[in-house]
Amino acid sequence: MPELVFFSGTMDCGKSTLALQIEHNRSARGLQGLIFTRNDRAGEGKLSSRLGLVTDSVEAGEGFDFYAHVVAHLSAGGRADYVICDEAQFLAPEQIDQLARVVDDLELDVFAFGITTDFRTRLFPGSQRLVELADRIEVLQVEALCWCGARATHNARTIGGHMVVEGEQIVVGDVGQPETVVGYEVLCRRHHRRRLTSAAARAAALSPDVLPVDPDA
Ligand SMILES: Nc1ncnc2c1ncn2[C@@H]1O[C@H](COP(=O)(O)OP(=O)(O)O)[C@@H](O)[C@H]1O
Ligand SMILES: Cc1cn([C@H]2C[C@H](O)[C@@H](COP(=O)(O)O)O2)c(=O)[nH]c1=O
Repeated sequence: MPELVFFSGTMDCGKSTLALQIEHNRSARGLQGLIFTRNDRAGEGKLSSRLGLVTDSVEAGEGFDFYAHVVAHLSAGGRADYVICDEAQFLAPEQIDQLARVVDDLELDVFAFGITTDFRTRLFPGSQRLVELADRIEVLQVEALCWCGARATHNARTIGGHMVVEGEQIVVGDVGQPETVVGYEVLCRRHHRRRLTSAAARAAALSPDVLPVDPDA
């Protein structure tokens, strides 16, 4: 039975790598997939992972109709055994409905990958619709970690190194780049709530206010 599967997690937890592995394993067995992304950091029409792997993909921009695209591809004599879609959080809810229709009416497996919540801890519309429609939701096994060692469950946005909780929902960017204007860092919920990024925690640890007081000094 074909399925709509949502592989979800924080940034930097290995979603794109898994997408590329699924593609590799299936194409190695002679199957042919259709690969889609939107706003990948590597640029338009690319699906890339931080491990350095990258493959070509179809850019599914605003207004792109997944169902019509797959039908047109098949009608033109093309083959499609499965569909992969990365950065699915950026899709509109109706595009997720189209992916569900690809599963139900065209009987193809659809593997969608994306972050669940934005930097404000709110669901992306595309992720919300995937949670509503997916046959299965898979949380990735390699857990991303907060600076404190706990499992990272949330995404923080930094501007000039400082965590922010207001702004545009979509700003393409990366983790591990605190010096850039807009960066991201994955945190556990406790530290996201306290707005405590690794840099803020380091600064607090160095601050004289929190150093233990020596009564004899
Ligand atoms: N230099 C490295 N050596 C080993 N693993 C790495 C390295 N850099 C990144 N990774 C792995 O890649 C993961 C990020 O993969 P990626 O597919 O780009 O994530 P996502 O798509 O979820 O943002 C990291 O969580 C880490 O496990
Ligand atoms: C939290 C958050 C992230 N984004 C962007 C930043 C990246 O370009 C992608 C996530 O990519 P990844 O492969 O999962 O690392 O999403 C955003 O636009 N808004 C946000 O709130």
